[in-house]
Amino acid sequence: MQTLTVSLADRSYPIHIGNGLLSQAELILPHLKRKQVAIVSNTTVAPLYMQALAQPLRDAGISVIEIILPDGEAYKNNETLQTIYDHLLQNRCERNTTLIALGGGVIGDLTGYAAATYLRGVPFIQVPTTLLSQVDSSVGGKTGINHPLGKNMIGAFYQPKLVLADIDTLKTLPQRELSAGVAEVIKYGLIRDADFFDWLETNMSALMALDTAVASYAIYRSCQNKAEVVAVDEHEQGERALLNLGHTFGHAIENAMGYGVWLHGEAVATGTIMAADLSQRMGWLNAAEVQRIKDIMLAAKLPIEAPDFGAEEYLRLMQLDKKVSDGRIRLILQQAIGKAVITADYDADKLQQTLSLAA
Ligand SMILES: NC(=O)c1ccc[n+]([C@@H]2O[C@H](COP(=O)([O-])OP(=O)(O)OC[C@H]3O[C@@H](n4cnc5c(N)ncnc54)[C@H](O)[C@@H]3O)[C@@H](O)[C@H]2O)c1
Ligand SMILES: O=C(O)C(=O)C[C@@H](O)[C@H](O)[C@H](O)COP(=O)(O)O
Ligand SMILES: [Zn+2]
Repeated sequence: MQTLTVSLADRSYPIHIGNGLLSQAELILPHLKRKQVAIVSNTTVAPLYMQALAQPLRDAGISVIEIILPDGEAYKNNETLQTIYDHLLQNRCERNTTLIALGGGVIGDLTGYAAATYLRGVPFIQVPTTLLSQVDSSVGGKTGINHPLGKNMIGAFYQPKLVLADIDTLKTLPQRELSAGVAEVIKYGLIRDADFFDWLETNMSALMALDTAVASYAIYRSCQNKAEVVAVDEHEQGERALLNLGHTFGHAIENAMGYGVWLHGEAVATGTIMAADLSQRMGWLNAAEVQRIKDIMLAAKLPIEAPDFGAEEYLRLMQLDKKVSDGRIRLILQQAIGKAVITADYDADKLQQTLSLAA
């Protein structure tokens, strides 16, 4: 097992990465304030992993409530959140009851937001079971739900007490979901870690085959990058916005297509290509660099062609991004592979060309 720390003063917490961690109750017990937990999962993940997590906790004398939600991005909403609150209230969960998110980013974001708001805040633990959630969503404390008008529009920054990433759970993950996770892995290379990008180019087929050493390293290095960014800018006042590479475009795609039609990682991959396209139009990336970005996405079996629903519709949806400031869309663009910036200083006509999917 390898351990990283997200350094946030008295809210610092460990990220444990390794094999067979799910059943190691001793990793969880020190973080519990009370002998009661509520594990939140979904109808896909619970049959696979609920008992592996819950039974050792029960054996250690912990009372475990199981909350099983419907599966899918379409359920990352207010109604599902109410279902979590209903279960917590019906089971008389208290301030010191710990919520445990067992699943991918949807379960993690929902559970984290429920934890941030139930009784004005209860502890929570992330047990991510997708590649995407192990490398990104379980770390850093962004929690929330979608609104019909925009992605993740309601939420809170609320840090977990612990992240437990059991690599073995990835063995049951469908390939499409694995690819979606790789999109966020590639992101770290593009925004701040050129050596990691080079390494990913070399090791992509091994990562896609879930070679243990390669997957462990990719998850560790991704979490290391994210932990460093979050430690210096927890509330996204500056550098943290770089983690949003491809997301202003990507969230527009997710919303326009209907939540869940495009996976988040797929939309991020295509959004990253759109950001690269605009960066090239701005003269910041050259054609060879853009080609490298396209090639690595293709090697990860990710889409790179944006859906064409018109530049005006893209712009309308992108106006609802959380980075919008004084009505101006701020974008994450590339100055090189390994160097991204947040900027409102792009040419509006060139953005229009990118959104029109012009050659
Ligand atoms: N909070 C953050 O910082 C952050 C970061 C990135 C993404 N997100 C959010 O995360 C969500 C995407 O997360 P995701 O890609 O994990 O999607 P997801 O949570 O929908 O999980 C993907 C699918 O895989 C299934 N699954 C999960 N673990 C499995 C396993 N081990 N074996 C088999 N099936 C499994 C799920 O039930 C689901 O059907 C989006 O809502 C996105 O906005 C949040
Ligand atoms: O942790 C962050 O910061 C991120 O931006 C990570 C993203 O991968 C993630 O999709 C996040 O939920 C997007 O944040 P949002 O603020 O644009 O909703
Ligand atoms: Zn993301």
